[in-house]
Formats: sequence, structure tokens, C-alpha cells
Amino acid sequence: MSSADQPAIRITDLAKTYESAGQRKRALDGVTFDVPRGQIFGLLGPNGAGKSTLINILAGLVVKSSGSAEIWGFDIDRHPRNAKRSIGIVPQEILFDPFFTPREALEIQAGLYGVPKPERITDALLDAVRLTDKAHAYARTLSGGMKRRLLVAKAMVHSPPILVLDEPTAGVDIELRQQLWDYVRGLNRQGVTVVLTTHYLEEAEELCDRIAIINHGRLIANEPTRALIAKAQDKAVVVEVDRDLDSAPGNECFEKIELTGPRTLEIIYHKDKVNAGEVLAALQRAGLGIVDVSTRDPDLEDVFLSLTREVAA
Ligand SMILES: Nc1ncnc2c1ncn2[C@@H]1O[C@H](COP(=O)(O)OP(=O)(O)OP(=O)(O)O)[C@@H](O)[C@H]1O
Repeated sequence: MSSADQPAIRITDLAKTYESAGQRKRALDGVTFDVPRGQIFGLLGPNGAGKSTLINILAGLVVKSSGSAEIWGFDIDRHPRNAKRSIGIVPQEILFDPFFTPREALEIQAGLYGVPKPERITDALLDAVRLTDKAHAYARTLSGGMKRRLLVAKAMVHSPPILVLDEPTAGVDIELRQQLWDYVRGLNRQGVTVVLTTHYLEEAEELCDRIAIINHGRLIANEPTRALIAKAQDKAVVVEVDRDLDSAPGNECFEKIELTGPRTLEIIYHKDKVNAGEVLAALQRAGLGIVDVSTRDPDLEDVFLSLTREVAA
């Protein structure tokens, strides 16, 4: 395999169990996937799914229990320095020394990575994240958005080929979010592989070439974005019926049916297999009178449901 064909990141059977105060928590359970070079790759999952654990293993901040990970062809155990130099990580939390200016923060970070002074790109980075006019301001005087942009710049001081953003837009306003994405897209056009974690399907849908979904420490999807979104074409309908029910009636046109109240049924159906009329007709054939109907758009949870159903089938 030539290096150009190698994945940017290769994760193989990665597992992590946290142990504290006699409690064991399996945060990652045999996760395997590649992040192809040159892509914007989304790692999605609900809170607690294991995304930060995975990113922190790559960053060298959490020690894995088993399995392996390679960053730009460097195994994180055998070549930790090269692996670390190949990746820039924008953490979830904003943590700075409040007394450093953005310029100083970037210079210090470049020093930590051993970037020689003539090779530093401090001014270009400040310009890229639009902080040139704040270069000499104390970090504590920056707005939340500016701090986040500074974090992105800090992750890029050593010009890594891979940039990882961990929940970059949590608590970020729409304008800043767009600016951040413009910058990330620009980096990607210049050849930087981008990995972002999020629990927003729309965000991943807008930006990512490929999306992997992690749930309860397991990988449940890893597909080009368009293919994954097609799976989100399940529809949900909530139906109020005319009497109390003990259980939900079954029908082959329902992907899933659930009794969510004494008279309320929530039904998931594939819109390319049946339409809402057929779903309601099936309920009427089961002898139920329909009092009210409402629909809701599918969300990430529905994608999870349809994916976990597939895994179980
Ligand atoms: N240091 C730790 N000790 C014990 N359990 C932990 C530790 N860190 C994480 N966990 C647990 O491991 C699981 C995965 O957590 P992780 O932070 O990786 O999830 P996440 O997908 O990043 O979620 P979030 O989006 O909320 O950050 C959770 O159940 C969490 O409570």
C-alpha cells in the first residue's frame, strides 16, 4: 500500500474500560474503522457514546485497554511522537492561561511541539482565524467565539495533516459556527483531513463526506453521508386511538410500533415501502378508530433505531 492510499487514521478493535472506585465502565467495545485521507469525517453519537474517549486515546490523554490505533501510518504505542505530531486536536473544553495573549499562546504551543522559530506560522494562523487585531490582547478578554478560534489555531501550530474537532460548536452562535466551518472547509481544501465529533446529525450532514456512528461504545454505522441520510428516511407518525390498549397491534408495514400512552401509538415506517395512508389503514383493519394523527421528522435517534434493528436482524 503506498502512503497515499493509507488511511489518515486506522482504528482496530479498540476497547476501553474505565475503572474507578470498584466500578467498571466499558466506554469503547471493539471499535474498528478507517478515516480516509483528505476527507471531512464525522463521528456521531449521543452523550456518553464514547466519542471523547476515542479522541482522547488518539491524543494520548487516555490509555486504551486493548486494540490498536494508527495516525498517519504511525502506531500510537510504537511511534507515539510521530503519531502525536500528525494530529491537531481542538478540545471540547475551553482552557487557557488567561494571562497569555493569542500570539504568546501560539508561540508556546509551537515550542511544545518543537517547531523551530523560522518555521513557525503564528502570524498566518492568527490571520486565518481572524485574530490578528487581538494578537496582543489577554486571552481572558477574548469573547467565547474568539477563544474557540484560538483553540483551532493552537491545534494547527505544527501543521498536522489531521485536525480533530471535538464538539466544536457546542454553545457557539450561528455566525461563528459558519465562520468556523468556512475555515475548516478551507483547511480541508488545502489537504487537511478533518475529523469532527458532534451529536447533531444536521451539522455532520452539512459538512462531512463520511459519517461513523458510535452508540454505547460500539460502531453501528460507517458510511458515505448520502447513504446514511437515506437510512434516515424512516418516517414517524403518532396516532391517538379511540380506546385504551394493553399492547400495540402488529403489522408488516410498521418498522416499529410502540404504545407510548394508553391510547397513543408511535409508529415508524419506511417511506419508500408504505405511505401514511397505508399505515392508518392497517390500524383501522386492526379494529381501531383513529382520533388524531401527527407526524414528526426523523432524527438521529430514528437512524439509531433503524441501524440497531439492522444490526440485530
Ligand atoms: N474518566 C472516566 N472514568 C469513568 N468513566 C468515564 C470516564 N470518562 C468517561 N467515562 C464514561 O465512559 C462513557 C463514554 O464517555 P465519553 O466521554 O467518551 O462519551 P462521549 O460520546 O464523548 O459523550 P459526550 O458527548 O457527552 O462527551 C460514559 O458512560 C462516561 O460516563
